This record gives sequence, structure tokens and C-alpha cells, in this order.
Amino acid sequence: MPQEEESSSSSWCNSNINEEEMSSSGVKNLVRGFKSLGSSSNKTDAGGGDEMISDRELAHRKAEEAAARRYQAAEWLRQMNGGGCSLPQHPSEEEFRLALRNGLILCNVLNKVNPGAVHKVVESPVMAVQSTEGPAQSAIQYFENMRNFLVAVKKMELLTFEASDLEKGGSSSKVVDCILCLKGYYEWKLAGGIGVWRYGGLVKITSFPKESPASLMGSESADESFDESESSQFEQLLEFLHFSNEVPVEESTTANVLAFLFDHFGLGLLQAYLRDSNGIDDFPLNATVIDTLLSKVVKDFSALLVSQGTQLGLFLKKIVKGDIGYMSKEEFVEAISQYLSHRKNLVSSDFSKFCTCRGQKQFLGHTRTSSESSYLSETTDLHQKELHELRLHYKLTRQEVVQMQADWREEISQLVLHIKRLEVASSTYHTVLEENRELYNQVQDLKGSIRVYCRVRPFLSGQTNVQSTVDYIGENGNLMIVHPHKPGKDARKVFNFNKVFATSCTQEQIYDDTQPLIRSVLDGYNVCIFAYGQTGSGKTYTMSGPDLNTEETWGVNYRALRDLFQITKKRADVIKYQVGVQMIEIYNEQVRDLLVCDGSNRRLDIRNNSQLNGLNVPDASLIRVSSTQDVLDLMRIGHRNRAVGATALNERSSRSHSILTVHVYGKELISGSVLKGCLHLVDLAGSERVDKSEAVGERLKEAQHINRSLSALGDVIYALAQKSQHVPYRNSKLTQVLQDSLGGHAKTLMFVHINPDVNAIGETISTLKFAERVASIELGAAKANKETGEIRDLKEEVS
Ligand SMILES: Nc1ncnc2c1ncn2[C@@H]1O[C@H](COP(=O)(O)OP(=O)(O)OP(=O)(O)O)[C@@H](O)[C@H]1O
Repeated sequence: MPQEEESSSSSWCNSNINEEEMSSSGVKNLVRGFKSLGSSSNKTDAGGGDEMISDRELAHRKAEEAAARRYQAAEWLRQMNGGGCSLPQHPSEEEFRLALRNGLILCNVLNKVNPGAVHKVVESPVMAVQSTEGPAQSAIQYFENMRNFLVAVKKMELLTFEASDLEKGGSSSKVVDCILCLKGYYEWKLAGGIGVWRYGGLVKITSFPKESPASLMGSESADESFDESESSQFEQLLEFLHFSNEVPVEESTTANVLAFLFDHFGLGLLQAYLRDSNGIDDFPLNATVIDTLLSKVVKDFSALLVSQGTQLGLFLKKIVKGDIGYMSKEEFVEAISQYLSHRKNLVSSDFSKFCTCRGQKQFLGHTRTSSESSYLSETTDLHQKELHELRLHYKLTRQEVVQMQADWREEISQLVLHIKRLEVASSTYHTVLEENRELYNQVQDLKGSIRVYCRVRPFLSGQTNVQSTVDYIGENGNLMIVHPHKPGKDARKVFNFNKVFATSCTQEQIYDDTQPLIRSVLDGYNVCIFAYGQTGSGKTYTMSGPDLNTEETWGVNYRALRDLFQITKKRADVIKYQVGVQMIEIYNEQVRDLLVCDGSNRRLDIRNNSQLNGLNVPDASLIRVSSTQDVLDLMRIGHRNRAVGATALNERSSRSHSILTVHVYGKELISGSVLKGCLHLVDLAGSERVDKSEAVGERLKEAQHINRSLSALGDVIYALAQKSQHVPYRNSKLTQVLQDSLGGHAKTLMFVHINPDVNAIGETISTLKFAERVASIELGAAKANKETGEIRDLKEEVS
């Protein structure tokens, strides 16, 4: 029975639940839900044999439920009717019908629920004597009661039944429904009659009471609490929102109320959105925008309802559970009433905070006094003004920011251009630098200047906590030396050479700049490369290298000869070369041949500009070589023969000047022209000071000779630099041997070596000063020793 199932939905809710649950579509869905429930139940009844047992069970359960509801109705009637009620506590269906058939109990109870609902109640006559008319007359009177009762109930729009339902065979369940409906309605009114009351398909709604809850008890229907003007206004709103067409007639009252509630909040929200959008200047107020805004309103409103509903659900469940897990209905009703009044206060205070309706009287029922209203409007005006100023300020700031951005963009693009230009400039800078260096060298060549390269020896392994005297090495051949014991700017001295090689430079890098000179030898030039420096500063390392067997560490000597042979091979089709090597040493002012293998230690004479074969030391062994290996073998002999001795400065310091001379004779195959080139590779003895080397006896004598020859070299260089008429070549064997290379039209390169040790600062400074003087010498442009074939023929004829 659908109605019996419906009864469980009897409930009342506060206004929040009203908002949450009662939309017109919600009511429709509810009705549809009940209908489908009923039809599905009918289908079950019409089922086949398999369903007989469950049908029986179902019927049994329904009978039980019907009895329970009947007892509930009877109980309530008994309570309402006072003690003199003829209804038993658990009446059978028959007893129930008989007790209510005269309508007396029902009318009395109804008048308690809604006083005056039945104006005249026909009391049951006490029949002392049973007349024949008695039953008929009392039946009329009962009928009168029943009719009045049913009319009144119908008027109240509650559930009703037919008079015949109380006759034998009638449907007492409808009577029970009517009584329980009356009961629910009565209880709702007792609780104040606010919000929604629902019983089955019936819904009753009231807004916040205009009068006290008690006054509602006498009203015919809850919806009467709305006045006509509001109602017509709601109709208009409904029409505006296009909702009215969708509301069926039987639900129109409810729907109107719902629509009113929705419209009140919905339009308020819409107003707020529109006001919020005041800042947007070109706000198009067309149908699409209104639709969009409305859909947003509906969405926001629905979201709010859902979240409120959930919260309230939780809250109510918590109340119902209570601390002891059970709460009576009265207690529940009381708790909710308290909650409602508390919430109403909250809502009104909250709403007044955010209200955008500018003090107009609205649903919340608070009427502002005129002073409040004027205060509010003043405050609002003030805020509007401030807002306007803020907007202006914002516009100005925005314009400034836009302008600033534009300026920055311009500056950045300028910077980018500038950086690009710098990039181009820096990439060409190095090229220009290299070109400058080449040009400078060419000028030097033309002037015949002696090139001076400075090499700084690294600290030797085992030297720890050492302080370097080399402060700075510049790209353009600048070298700054710092004197550790001199104060202020005197401590620093800058020297300038063609190039300065730092301690990290490899043997290969050292040789790179020397290579072009080697080519010159094969073109008929005299070239002199000599290493100068204090004992142990790395002269032998540069010229010979530390290890003959490792090509990577080869010094200038080996690399020069290796290149020489490579070039001769390349030119073999054009020029036929002969290469001869001499190796001598000048020890204690005596010239000795280092390539003798017989152990003889002859003194050799120096004959400058010898007409014989162009040799300065013609008696020294001149050994033909045709490969690098030949040279290596010879050098080993030379090194063995070289005089070495131990001093305090360098354990195996060479105490002599060693000179490796490479003679090149070339004949052009076609022209017959002859080229004669000569390469002196000189490893000078150390230039240490006698006092510092602690030399005594033989060693002292050696040192004195070395110093004398070196100072003679200095004198020659000084005279050349001064362009003196007389150059004192003959003051030492060394200057005599090197005469052609220093004063002639030769290309000369000096590697000056320095030891960065602080203890060597004195020697370092004097070495660098000497080297600077050498660099200043202009020998005049170098000339190649080349005789054309014709000149040679003429010479031969003359001789
Ligand atoms: N550029 C360098 N890198 C590594 N070690 C070096 C370098 N220059 C020199 N030395 C080392 O320094 C020490 C002295 O070098 P070297 O014998 O070449 O000096 P020197 O000037 O020829 O001395 P002397 O005047 O006594 O002949 C050697 O042990 C050598 O290996």
C-alpha cells in the first residue's frame, strides 16, 4: 500500500531544509518517485507462483504495519480525547471502526487540533430505551458528525477518507492515514508551524511567523501567512524568470513560495554580481549576459544549498544521537528551535554586513531607522568615492607601468645591439692583436733588432712554500717583477720583451715562434739563437730539453734540426742541401771541439770571416749529417765531452758556453745559385755572481772566466746599441765566435731565462736588465748569403 509507505516521509523541517529540498522540481520528483514505487509494488502482487511465498510474507508484514499504525492512531485519539474514550489501546479493525463510526471522537479531536473546525458536534444520545427509530436517528446524527469532520479536514487540506470507509468492509487504513496526518499536523503546529510540514503528498509551508507561533494554531492554512501584495509580486518574479509556466496548478502555492524564496536570494545575488561588475566599463547588458548571470546565480545558489544541507544533516544527526545515543521527539524539537533562533541571529548579523540592498526592507524583516539608513547611505557614498579615486589611481599607475615597460623594452633592445657590437669587436680584437704582433716582428726584422723571448722557469719539485717574484705576465710581452724586500712602488718593476713565456709553457710552444728562423737558415740567412740566464734558470732545458729520448720534451736544438731536415726533403726537387754540424765549447776562455771522439783536447783558433768555408772555427770537426738521428748521435757525444762541475747553485751546472753550429749549403738545381746559411745554437754558461756561487779555487776561476765573457758580451751589445765605431768583439772568445751573428746581417734570438725564486731576485733583475739592453740593439736588416750562378761563375773565372 503506497500510502502506508508514504507515511514514513512525514516530517517537518526548518527553513534551511525548506530551501534545500523544496524546489518545484523536487516536489514533482518526489511525487513521481511515489508513483513508481506504487506501480512496482502492484507488479509484484501480480507475480506468478514463484512469488506466492514472498507475497504472503509481504501481506503479513503489511498487516502488521497496518495494525501498528492503527494502534498509533488509536493511542493518539485516546490521548487527545481524554479519559472517556471508548477506544481500546490495541483495537482490532472492527473495534476501531465501531469506535469512530459516530464521528464523535474524531470531531472532538479535530476541534482540539483546530478549534472551531466543527461548529456543532452531535453528542451520542444515551438511549434508555431502544426505540425502533433509535439506530436510524443516531445514524443520522453520526452521519452529521462524520460529514462535518470530513468537510473540516478537507478544508484544512489534510488527508481525508470516505464515510463508507468506517462501514463494514471499508478501508480503515485511509481512516488511520487521516488520523496520523492530523496528528502530524497538530505536532507541527505545536512546534511553531514554521518551515515545511509534509505528510505523504501533502506539503505545508510557512515563512517566518508574522505573529507568535501560538497564533498560527488558529489559522486555516500555513500559506495564508503571506499577504496578497507579496504574492502578486512573486507571480511577477516568476514570470520574469520564466518559471511560472512550469509550475502545475496543484503545486502552484508551494511553487510560488519556493520561487519567492529563490527569487529573493537569487535576485539579491544577481544584484550583487551586477554591482561587482561596475568596474567593467563596456558591460553589455543583453539577453545572453542576463542568462549567463542567472545560470551563475542558480549554480552558486545550488552549491550553497547543497553544502548547507550537508552541514545541517550532520548537525541534526549529531543532535539526534546526543550524548546518550537517544533523544525524544520533544527534546529534538526543542533543540532545533534553539538552533533556529541562534542561526537567525547569525544570519541577520552576517547578512547586514554584506547586504547590497542599501537598507531596503527585505525578507530578513529588519527595518532600519532613518538615521541608520542615512548613515549607511553616507558610508556607501564615501566608499563609492574612495573606490572611484582608487580606480583613477589604478588607471594612472597602469599607464605608468605600461610606459615603463615600453622604456625598458627600448633600453633592452639598445643593450642587445651594443652587446652584439662588442661581441664583433672582441672577436676581431684577437685577430688584430695577432696581426700586430706579426707586423711588429716584421718591423723588428727590418730593423734587424735582436728578438728577446723571456722564459720563467717553474719551481722545482720539492720546493714548497715558495714565493714567486713574478707578479704579472702580460699578453704583449710585459713582465712585472716584484721585489719582496722593497717597499711601495719600488717593489715592482716592469720589463718588456718580444714575448714572455709563463712557467706552464711547453717545449713545443717555445719552439713555435722560433720555427720561422729555421726556414731562414735554409734560405741563406745566418741565425743565432742563444740562451742566457742565471745558473739553473733553465737554459739547457730550453735548448736541449731534459731527456733526449723523449721527443715531446726536446728542446730548440733538436726541433730545429728536425725541421731543417724536413724542409730540405720537401725542397729536394728544387735545391740540393748539404748540412754539416760543429759543436764547440768555450771553457775558461779556451775553445774546445766537443765532437772529437779520440779524447784529444786541442785548443782551437777562431778566424773570423774565414774565406775558406765560412767557418769561424775552421779546425773544429764539421760532421755531415743527413737525419735527425745523426744529430742525436752527435749531440750525445758532445754532451759527454762537455765540461761540467758541481756548484752550490746547480749540482750539474755546465760551466762552459756550448755552441752547436749547423752549416747549410744549398744549390738550386735549375739556376745553380748557391745558398749558405748558418745556425748557431748557443747555451751560455750560468751568469751567477761569484760571491753567491761560493766558488773557490778552480770553480772560482771558471766563474770569473764565465763572468768575463758574459760581460764582454754585454760590452759588445752595448757598443752595438750605441752604434759605436768600435765594437769590442775580440775581448772574449764568445763574442768572437758570435761576431757574425751579433754584428753581421744575421737574425738573432735570445731566450732569457729567469728563476722565480725570491732568493734569486738579484740575478733575475740584472738578467732582465741585460736582456732589455739586448732587445734594443738594431743590427740592420738581415741579408741572405746567396750567390747567383753567374756571380759564382765570374768569381771562379777571376780566381
Ligand atoms: N721549463 C722547465 N720546466 C721544468 N723544469 C725545468 C724547466 N727549466 C729548467 N728546469 C729544471 O731546472 C733545473 C735547471 O735547469 P737547467 O740545467 O736547464 O738550467 P741551466 O740554466 O742550464 O743551468 P746551468 O747554467 O748550470 O747550465 C733542471 O733540473 C731542469 O730540469
